[in-house]
Amino acid sequence: MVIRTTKTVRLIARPEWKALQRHAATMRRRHLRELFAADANRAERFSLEAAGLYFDHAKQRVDAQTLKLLLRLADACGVRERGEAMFRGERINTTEDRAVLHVALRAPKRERIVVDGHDVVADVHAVLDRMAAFCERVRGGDWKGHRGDRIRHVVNIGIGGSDLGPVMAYEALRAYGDRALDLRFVSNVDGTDFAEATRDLDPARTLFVVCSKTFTTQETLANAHAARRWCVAALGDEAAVARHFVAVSTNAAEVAKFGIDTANMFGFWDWVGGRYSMDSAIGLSTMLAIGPAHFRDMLAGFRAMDEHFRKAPFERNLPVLHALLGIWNTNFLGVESVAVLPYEQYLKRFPAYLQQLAMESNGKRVTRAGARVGVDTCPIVWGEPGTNGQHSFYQLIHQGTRRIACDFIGFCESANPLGDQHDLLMANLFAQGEALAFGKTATELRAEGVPAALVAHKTFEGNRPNSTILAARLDPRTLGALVALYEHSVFVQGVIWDIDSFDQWGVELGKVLARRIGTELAAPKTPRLAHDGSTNALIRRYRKLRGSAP
Ligand SMILES: O=P(O)(O)OC[C@H]1O[C@H](O)[C@H](O)[C@@H](O)[C@@H]1O
Repeated sequence: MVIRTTKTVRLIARPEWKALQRHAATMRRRHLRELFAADANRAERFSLEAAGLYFDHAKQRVDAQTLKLLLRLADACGVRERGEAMFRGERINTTEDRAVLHVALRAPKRERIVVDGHDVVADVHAVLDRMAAFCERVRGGDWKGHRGDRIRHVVNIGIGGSDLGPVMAYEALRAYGDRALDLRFVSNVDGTDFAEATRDLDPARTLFVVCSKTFTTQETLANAHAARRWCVAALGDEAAVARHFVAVSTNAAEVAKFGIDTANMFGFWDWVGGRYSMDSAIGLSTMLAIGPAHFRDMLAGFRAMDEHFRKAPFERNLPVLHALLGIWNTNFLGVESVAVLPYEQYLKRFPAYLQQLAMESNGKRVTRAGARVGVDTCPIVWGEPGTNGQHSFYQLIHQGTRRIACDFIGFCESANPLGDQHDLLMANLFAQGEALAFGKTATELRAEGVPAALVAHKTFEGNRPNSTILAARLDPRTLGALVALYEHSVFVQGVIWDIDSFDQWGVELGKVLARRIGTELAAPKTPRLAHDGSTNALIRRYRKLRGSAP
């Protein structure tokens, strides 16, 4: 195949990059204490608001010049042009020769986005309408199980983008969900996942939503077959499948082959990447939980951020600034990882969702043209909700030797006010940002009378870069805006590193080897194992000991 990319300048050869390197040499010596002291208006200057999200980046190790140079880099790398190419439906996923149009999933009906002479927005709305009609039937009790029972349990079977988005959104929007409907998520090929998710479910009242873009993913098919057996064994009739299984996929042929009537299939398209699909039909379980109206509110939040990203000047553009600060931290300040720390229990799966979004998109080492990028790309993304993390790994962020940047996420209102606990939660968020930025000096400690032997142990260097995203409340619209912010931030970083953020070749080798080893495990008499010595020994040991567990 021909990979169409225009000849690009190497990133490190760009004058804008070199200017940032020179500037970084000075900035690395400056402390946030000094930066705040030098500018009384720093908080106002380094903050902005878009689509209901207030973004404070005053505690990033930047000054006005840093931002100016980063914005020049964004211009030089063609962020605006590449963004427009995406919105126009050009095939910017060059290694797979596909358009990248998750933004079409939240485009209003009146908009037209044409791919290969076809308006995809009309298709999006046709599927959304079908999803809504189906969800109303299930939620209203009109869709009955094989024995005429109302559906009470929904089990989403899928993995990667067909799991992480749905489960994250379900957890995030629990306060908006129908509590009469119990949702479960099965992703792992480990039988424990299926067994534990279904052990207390009534098959007559259970609906399986099998989600797979390709409908060839080993884990998902294995779990879907297990579900089918479980359902048919309990209900005693193959025909039960029609009432207890629906599919979400781009692959109608494989769905039919599995035995799900394509009338019960909700489609999407190859221009939606798995990790960008939670607002496509992959969001069916989300819509079942929160209902079509809230789902549309979520889409409106995505759309508001899309519009902002597309139209706002870069110096006031939230995703662009978020991305550029990430580039600054990774490539100029030596930051190795980003901790995403939501002070919101409902966002407990948000870091896991972001891991796939960022690391599967930008965990690449070659440019679109196949040359070495030459600089570090995606940092490691991780995190846990606050305040829990404070009592485990924050120690390392405050006083360890690793360079970690933090994204704090918080909300002014709680869905579950409990005495003064929301204030306590938010006090902790604000305190952590402050402590990381400003630290505590030896002089301060001595003045407090801390014994000399403990001063070094109690010193906080500070200067740990962090941003805070603050919104009124975690509602569907805000969640949409938040996800779209990270989607576009990941996109902008990919453009700067000049990588294809929309393929994932790095997951293939393991899949191929697992198929081969799977065959060998299924046929234990395979005379000669031809792997390396270590892998051969592990397989032999496993064969010998499997089944010997109590
Ligand atoms: O939705 P599916 O086709 O089943 O794919 C599920 C997941 O598996 C793949 O291996 C990819 O790495 C992911 O990007 C994808 O989300």
